[in-house]
Amino acid sequence: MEQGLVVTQLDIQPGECIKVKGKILSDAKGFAVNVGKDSSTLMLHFNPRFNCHGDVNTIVCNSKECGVWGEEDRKADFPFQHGDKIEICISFNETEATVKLPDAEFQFPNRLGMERIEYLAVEGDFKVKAIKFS
Ligand SMILES: CCCO[C@@H]1O[C@H](CO)[C@@H](O[C@@H]2O[C@H](CO)[C@H](O)[C@H](OCc3cn(Cc4ccccc4)nn3)[C@H]2O)[C@H](O)[C@H]1NC(C)=O
Repeated sequence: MEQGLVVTQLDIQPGECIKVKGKILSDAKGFAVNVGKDSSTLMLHFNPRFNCHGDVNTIVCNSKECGVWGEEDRKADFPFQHGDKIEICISFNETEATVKLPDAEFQFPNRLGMERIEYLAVEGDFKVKAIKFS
C-alpha cells in the first residue's frame, strides 16, 4: 500500500490549528488523520470508515500509547461522501482535541495529556492537496 503523507518535527502548540485539505477518493473504504508525538504515540487517530474493519459510514477515534491502542470512540455523525473535497482542521488543548469540518465538529479527550503535536500522518483513501499550520 502507498505510504500517505507524514510530517515530523512539528511543534504545534495548544490553540494552534493543523489544516489538511484534500479529496476523499470516489471508492474510498476509509482514511485516517493521525496527530501526536510519533506513529506509536498518538493523541488522536481520526478514522472515517466508509466500509472497513466491519464499520460502515462510521468515524472511529482512538489514541495510541507506546504502540498500544486505547478505547475506541465511535461518533454518531458521518459528514463525508465519496469524492468530497474537504478541509479538516485539528486543534487541541490540555483536555481535548477538536476536529472541525465544514458541517461538523468532533471532540476527543487528550488522554495522554500531550502538550504539543510533533507528528502528522494522513493515511488511506484521501488525496492530500495542501496542509497549513496556523
Ligand atoms: C470486535 C473485536 C475486534 O475489534 C476490532 O479490532 C480491530 C483491530 O484492532 C479494530 O481496527 C483497528 O482500529 C484501530 C483504531 O482503534 C485502527 O483504526 C486500526 O488501523 C490502523 C491502521 C491504519 N492504517 C492505514 C489506513 C488507514 C485508513 C484506511 C486505510 C489504511 N492501517 N492500519 C484498525 O485495524 C476495529 O476497529 C475493532 N472493531 C470494533 C467494533 O471494536
